[in-house]
Amino acid sequence: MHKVVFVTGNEGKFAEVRDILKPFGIEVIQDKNGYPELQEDELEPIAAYGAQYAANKLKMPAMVDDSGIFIKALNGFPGPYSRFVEDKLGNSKVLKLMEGETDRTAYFKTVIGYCEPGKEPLVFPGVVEGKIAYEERGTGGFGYDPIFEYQGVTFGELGDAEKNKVSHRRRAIDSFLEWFKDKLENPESKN
Ligand SMILES: O=c1nc[nH]c2c1ncn2[C@H]1C[C@H](O)[C@@H](COP(=O)(O)OP(=O)(O)OP(=O)(O)O)O1
Ligand SMILES: [Mg+2]
Repeated sequence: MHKVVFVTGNEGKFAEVRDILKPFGIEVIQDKNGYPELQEDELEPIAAYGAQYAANKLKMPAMVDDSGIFIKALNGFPGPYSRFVEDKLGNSKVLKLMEGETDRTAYFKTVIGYCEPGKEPLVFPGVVEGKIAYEERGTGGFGYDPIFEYQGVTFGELGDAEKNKVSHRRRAIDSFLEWFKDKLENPESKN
C-alpha cells in the first residue's frame, strides 16, 4: 500500500481524492496544516508552489489540490479566487451576478501539485465543462456543486461516486496516476 500526504483543509476534496485513489492501492493521508497560497491568475503556480513548500516542510512527498470555477460570462471569474468568493458571496450571490446572462458556460478546474523533498514540483490539471444553473439544485458534494450543471444535472444532484467518474478532480488525478504508475514501475527513472 502506497501512502500519499494530501495537504488540504477541505474535507470534500479529501474524501473525493481518497475514494478515487483507493482502488489503485494508494492510501491518502490528510494534513490540515495548510500551505501559503500565492495570488496568481492561474491555478498551476499556486499548486506547484504549495506542493514544493509542503514536501520540503514535511520532508516527504506531498500532494495539494488547487481548484476553481471559471465562468465565461464573468470573464473567468472567480477562477483562482473561488475560495474567497465562496466565503464572501456564496452560490446565491454568484447566481445574482449571472442574472440576465444567457451564456451559462463554465468550467471547473483542478490542478494537482505533487512534489518530493528537494525536487521540482509537478502539476496535473483536470477540467470539466458545464453550465451555471439558474438555481441551486441538490445537496451532494460541496462548494459550487449545486450551481454547476454537467449534462443537465448539477454536481449537487449527482452522487459522490458519479461525480468522481467525471469531475475535474477525477481527470486531474487520472493524469497524476499516469505519471505515478510509471514511476512505481520504473523507480530509477528521474521525475
Ligand atoms: O469539486 C468541487 N465542487 C465544488 N466546489 C469546489 C470543488 N472544488 C473546489 N471547489 C471550491 C471550493 C473552494 O471554494 C474553491 C477552491 O479553493 P481552494 O483553495 O482550491 O480549496 P479550499 O480552500 O477549499 O481547500 P484547500 O486550499 O485547503 O485545499 O472552489
Ligand atoms: Mg484554499
